[in-house]
Amino acid sequence: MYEVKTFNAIAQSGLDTFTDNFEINQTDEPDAYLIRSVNLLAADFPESLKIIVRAGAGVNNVPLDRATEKGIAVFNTPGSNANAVKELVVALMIDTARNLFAAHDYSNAHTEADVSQRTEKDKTKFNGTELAGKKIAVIGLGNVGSMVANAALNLGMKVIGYDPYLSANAAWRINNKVKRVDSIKKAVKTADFVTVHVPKNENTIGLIGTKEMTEMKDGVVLFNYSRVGIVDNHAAVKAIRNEKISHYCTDFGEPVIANQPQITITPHIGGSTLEAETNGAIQGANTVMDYLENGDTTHCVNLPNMQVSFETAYRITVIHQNVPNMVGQISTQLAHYGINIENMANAAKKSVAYTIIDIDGLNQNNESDLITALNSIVEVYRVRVIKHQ
Ligand SMILES: NC(=O)C1=CN([C@@H]2O[C@H](COP(=O)(O)OP(=O)(O)OC[C@H]3O[C@@H](n4cnc5c(N)ncnc54)[C@H](O)[C@@H]3O)[C@@H](O)[C@H]2O)C=CC1
Ligand SMILES: O=C(O)CCC(=O)C(=O)O
Repeated sequence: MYEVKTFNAIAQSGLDTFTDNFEINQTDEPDAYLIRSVNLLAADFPESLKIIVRAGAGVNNVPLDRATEKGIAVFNTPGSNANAVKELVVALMIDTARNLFAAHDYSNAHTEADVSQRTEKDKTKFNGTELAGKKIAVIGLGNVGSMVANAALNLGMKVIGYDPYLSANAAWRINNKVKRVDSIKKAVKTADFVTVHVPKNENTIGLIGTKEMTEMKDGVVLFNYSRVGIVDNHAAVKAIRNEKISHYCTDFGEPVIANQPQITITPHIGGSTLEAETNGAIQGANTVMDYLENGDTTHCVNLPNMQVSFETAYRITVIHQNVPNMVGQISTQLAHYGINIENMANAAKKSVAYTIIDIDGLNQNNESDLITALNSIVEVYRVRVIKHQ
């Protein structure tokens, strides 16, 4: 039996996906965390914890290096909420172009009789523009950005994309009418709308600051549906005062941007749809099960991604440093315990590596000694023995 601890609201359909081999929120010694936005950066992790799955995209709330050193695999559920974010960005583009928020406030601020009388006179205050023919710059063309780019094309917009790290898979998803450029400056300089869809990390904090805003067209509408800090909010407030930015929409509130008519703050609801929460929870539950029962690391963000068919009686998985002679040291220990290797796979990602060893026989009396011996190799972070279900 494996134990799963959940944080935040995880859709019931995801919890229902777990088989009888998994218990939810029953102990203080969980094998898995299934989370959304909970901040784990300063959290202590129990020794029992082997996997953290973020139902969603961003993993900036998880201390990846510390998790790796504790032998904890961290995953996300890529794409599970991308359509939800896309639809919100499209909705807000239309809202800003057609002054919908101001129009709604106007109607609510008057009595019904008043509104009927004044409507025809006052409506010119809310004249808008259309999206067709306008230009949008999409910074980051992954799951969300590619969907925003394609949707904008379908609305008749011109789309410029910037993503220097675009994966080949992601590139296939992008309509070939999206014009790709090699700098933020080229992307934003003639755009009416600029939207940012990148992960938050040391390279993307302040990605859109005073310099980038200066390069934008006067009157641009800016979106940050990625994370707080990727757009510099202080710079955005100044750019609004200077009439560089006409409207700024973001999913992440901060005191500096509170209560300003040209700023729309949504309370981190980009991924908050029934469909997205269901997708993320189901994908997350399957990820927990695949890792705990098979050692599968597809979509793992801190370990190399490996998917090896599990056909033997046992599988040993080892998370370790990516240094010479690790496979040699591991094989030596297995030989010492008389274990014959049926299949072995090893891959590395930067400084960490993952080794999967499939074996047919394991003397149960030796199992804990073997784990202790493998764990005593100083470069090893975590050893697991998985019995084929
Ligand atoms: N507001 C919300 O509720 C949500 C927010 N997000 C945020 O949006 C981010 C993106 O989500 P996805 O598209 O699903 O992730 P993704 O991983 O599919 O795509 C991110 C893209 O950003 C690109 N990128 C990385 N650094 C870049 C840089 N310096 N300049 C330009 N491109 C860069 C990558 O190459 C990748 O193609 C997430 O990391 C998360 O922080 C995602 C979903 C919901
Ligand atoms: O769980 C949520 O609603 C947040 C979604 C999000 O920010 C993400 O997937 O990165």
